[in-house]
Amino acid sequence: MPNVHVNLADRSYDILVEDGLLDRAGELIAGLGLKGKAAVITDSNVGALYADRLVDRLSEAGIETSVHTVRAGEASKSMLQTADLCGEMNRADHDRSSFVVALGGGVVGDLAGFVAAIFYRGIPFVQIPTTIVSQVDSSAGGKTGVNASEGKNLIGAFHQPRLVIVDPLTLASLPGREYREGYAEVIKHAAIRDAAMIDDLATLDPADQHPSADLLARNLAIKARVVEEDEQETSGVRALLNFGHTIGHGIEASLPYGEMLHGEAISLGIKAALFLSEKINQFSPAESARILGLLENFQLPLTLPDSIPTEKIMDKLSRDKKFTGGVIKFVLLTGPGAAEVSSKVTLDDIREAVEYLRA
Ligand SMILES: O=C(O)C(=O)C[C@@H](O)[C@H](O)[C@H](O)COP(=O)(O)O
Repeated sequence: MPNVHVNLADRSYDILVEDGLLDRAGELIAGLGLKGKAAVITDSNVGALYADRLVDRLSEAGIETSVHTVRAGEASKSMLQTADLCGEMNRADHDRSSFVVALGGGVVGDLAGFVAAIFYRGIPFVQIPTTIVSQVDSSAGGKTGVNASEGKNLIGAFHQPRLVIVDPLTLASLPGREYREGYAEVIKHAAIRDAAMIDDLATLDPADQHPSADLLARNLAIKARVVEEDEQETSGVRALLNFGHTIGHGIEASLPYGEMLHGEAISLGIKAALFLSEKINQFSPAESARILGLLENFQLPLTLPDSIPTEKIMDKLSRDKKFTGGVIKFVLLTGPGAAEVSSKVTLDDIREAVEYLRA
């Protein structure tokens, strides 16, 4: 099976990718040698489909569980929900030997990982991602956290999972819109690190909800190598993974959470970042067109709704973590499959790029 190893000294772990792995989750998790009870955190959609199966597999492997279900959607990625889950876990008699299993997409993974990071000052966790966004991106790398009304992911902790179990078969049950949104992150990886993947993605049928394990693993390997180089985003290398996310997060946070899906906002953010890459780095318009063609093929939005005022987006994105002392670290492309973190992008440039999205 494709196995991506994330090498982070005593925080190293495997990412296993193979059809049918959900049914092997019990033995795989038991193999970690964790002794306590598992708190399975899931959402109302994914839990209804897979929680019983997972609990059965864990129980067959001798692992006792409690299941904690949050409402599906981005609004659950909150401090309130975090506190509720910690209370539920305490009442379910979890102790310091317990661990968390995140069963769901990016919202569940980020939220459950954050709960694991802070419950009793930190317990282990395992990721079982069930969406494209989480299977190629958010389940790996240890960024956990929740949103604030001021912006996306403003509260969180770095907490690496002990294991990531990716079963591509779980993608078949996703609504088409939620399947396709994930490709914004795949296209991001191709744009910043793997130009050859741009050609490969052009051959995919967006209606076929069964991507190859190799494609998922190729994305996870990009993520793993970046995280190994710069685990806590201190040198700037990890910030490259934020390509399309500065303006994307600003747009996402300007609407009630969940109204525009994360990948849809990132699609707009990528388009704006391509505009700025052309303007500031003379990035090739032909290369931009290839990337935009992919976003279009996956039916991702490329036009900003008039209902979102530019100044609201500017306000949200100016509160982004990537601003330090009023200077934004903005990711621009420098060539096919290559990117840099630039300090040359001004707020006026960003405003112009946001306006460009209305065309
Ligand atoms: O893992 C990272 O690092 C990323 O930037 C991946 C992003 O796709 C992801 O959305 C991430 O959560 C955004 O990070 P943030 O630091 O801007 O919250």
